[in-house]
Amino acid sequence: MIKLAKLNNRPEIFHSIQGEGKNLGKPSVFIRLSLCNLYCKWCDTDYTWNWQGTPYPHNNDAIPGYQKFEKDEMMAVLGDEEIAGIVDDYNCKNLVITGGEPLVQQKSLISLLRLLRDNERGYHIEYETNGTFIPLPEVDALSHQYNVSIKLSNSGVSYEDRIEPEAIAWFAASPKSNFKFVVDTEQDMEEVQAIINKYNISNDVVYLMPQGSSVESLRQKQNWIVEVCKQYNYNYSDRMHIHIWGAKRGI
Ligand SMILES: Nc1nc2[nH]cc(C(=O)O)c2c(=O)[nH]1
Ligand code: SF4
Ligand SMILES: [Mg+2]
Repeated sequence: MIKLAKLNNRPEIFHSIQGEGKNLGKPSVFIRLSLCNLYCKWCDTDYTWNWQGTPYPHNNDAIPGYQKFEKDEMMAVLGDEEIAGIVDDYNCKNLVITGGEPLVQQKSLISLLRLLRDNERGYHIEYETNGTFIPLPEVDALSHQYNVSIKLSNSGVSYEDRIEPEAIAWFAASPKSNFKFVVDTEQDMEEVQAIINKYNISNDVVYLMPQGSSVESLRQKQNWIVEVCKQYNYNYSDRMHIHIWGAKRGI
C-alpha cells in the first residue's frame, strides 16, 4: 500500500506537462506521494508533511488562519492496481513520481514499479527527489530518471538533515541523474558550486530554478539566474506550471 497526497478527496494523480527541469514541457502524469523527511520553509506541498504537532516553521505561518495539516485528512492509501488503473486512464507514457519525498516509501514502490514497467504498459519513470535516500537496487532497476533537488540553506532545513553525502555521491555517479537547485539569491551559488565541485557533478546536468510560487517572485529572480547559467553553462529551469496556472494544486 502506498500513501498519496489527497486532493478533493481523491489521490493526487494528475495529467499535466512537466513544468520543471530536464523534461520541461513534456506531457506527464504526476503521482504525488505523501510524507517527506525534510521541512523546507518555502515548500509548496506542505500538505504532504507539515502535520499538526510538529515544530517546523513555514512561510505560510504568516498567512492568517494557516494551520498545520491533519495527517489522516491529507492522505489517501492505495494499492498498486488501483494506482496503475488511474494512471492507465491517461494517454501518457511519462510518469513523474513526486511528493513530498517519494523515496521515503521506496520499499512499497517496488511492486507498483513492476506493474508500471510491465511490457504492455512500458512507462518512463522519473522522480522528483531531495537526494537524501539512495534508491534500492530494485527501485533503480525499474526507474529511468532522477531529478535530484538537493536543498540549500535557503530551505531552512539543517545541514545534517538535507545533506547526505553517500546519497549525493550515489546520484552523482548515476547517468540517470540531473540536479535541480532551487535558488533565491546570488549568495546561494556558493553552496551550489561547493556541492558540484565536491561530488564532481558536470555543469551540463545542473539546472538552476528560481524559488517562488507566484509569477512575480519567479520573474524577480530570472535575470541574475540566467546570467549565471550563461557564465557556467548550467541550464535554466523555469516553473512553467506556475506561469500557466498559478499556485494551484493538481496542475
Ligand atoms: N506541472 C508540474 N510540473 C512539476 N514538476 C515538478 C513538480 C513537483 O511538484 O514535484 C511539478 C508539479 O507539481 N506540476
Ligand atoms: S524536500 Fe521537497 S517536499 Fe520535502 S519539504 Fe522540501 S520542498 Fe517540500
Ligand atoms: Mg511542485
